[in-house]
Amino acid sequence: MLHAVNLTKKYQESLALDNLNLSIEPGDIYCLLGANGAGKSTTINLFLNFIAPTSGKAIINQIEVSKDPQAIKKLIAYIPENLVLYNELSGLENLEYFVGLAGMKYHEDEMVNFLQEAGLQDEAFKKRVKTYSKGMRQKIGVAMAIAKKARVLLLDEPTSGLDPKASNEFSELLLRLSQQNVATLMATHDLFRAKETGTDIGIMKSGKLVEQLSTEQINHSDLEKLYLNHMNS
Ligand SMILES: Nc1ncnc2c1ncn2[C@@H]1O[C@H](COP(=O)(O)OP(=O)(O)OP(=O)(O)O)[C@@H](O)[C@H]1O
Repeated sequence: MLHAVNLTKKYQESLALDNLNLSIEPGDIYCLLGANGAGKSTTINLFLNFIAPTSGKAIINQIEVSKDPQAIKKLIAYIPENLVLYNELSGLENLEYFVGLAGMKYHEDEMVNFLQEAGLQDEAFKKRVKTYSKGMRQKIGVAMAIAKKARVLLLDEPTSGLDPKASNEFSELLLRLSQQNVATLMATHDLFRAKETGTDIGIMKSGKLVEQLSTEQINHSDLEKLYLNHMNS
């Protein structure tokens, strides 16, 4: 569903992403780990077509993203670390607005269903988003993905700053979407969640993917050791 083929991004002197090759299939939750500046956001931004590759290809559903951005937009949902929402509007109104921007229209009861599926408490639907916690805001992002029927989820540190309960709820939502065959690529610093929720882990260092493994292959403490070995080498 998602393929990086020799994907490379250079900025003047610096190589932000160096010849990345990876494949993510429907139902996979692929977690990218790595220190600050390792190239995780660059990878996500290339799949989002926010930036253009210097060389190589980012491919989603067999379409090269830079060649047909409109087709790609329909397939993907993106949840960044801090979702941009209209604070004066309610969760329901934000969902209606952003789903409308994506060219879709639903009845209010359908949108209520999406918010419920995303785990937002009923009493919050009509409250202004400025009263929401970060976890509640992220659920609006998940509701958007559900409403869009996105087949690909691109997440850049979506659980950073969430408390463990909110982070756990977010993981459960990802697992549910994975069961519906959504392919997920997530940049994260949370090794614990990556092991718990991910199907696959890629460790990046200085723009290179230095390790790829299935989460079934490794326990928490060995993952931490492996990660630290790469960071210290
Ligand atoms: N617009 C830009 N201009 C110049 N260099 C950039 C630009 N964007 C990113 N870089 C560089 O590319 C490299 C990779 O950055 P990237 O943001 O992908 O890292 P990251 O793994 O997401 O880090 P973090 O965990 O801090 O989010 C870094 O060295 C960064 O300074």
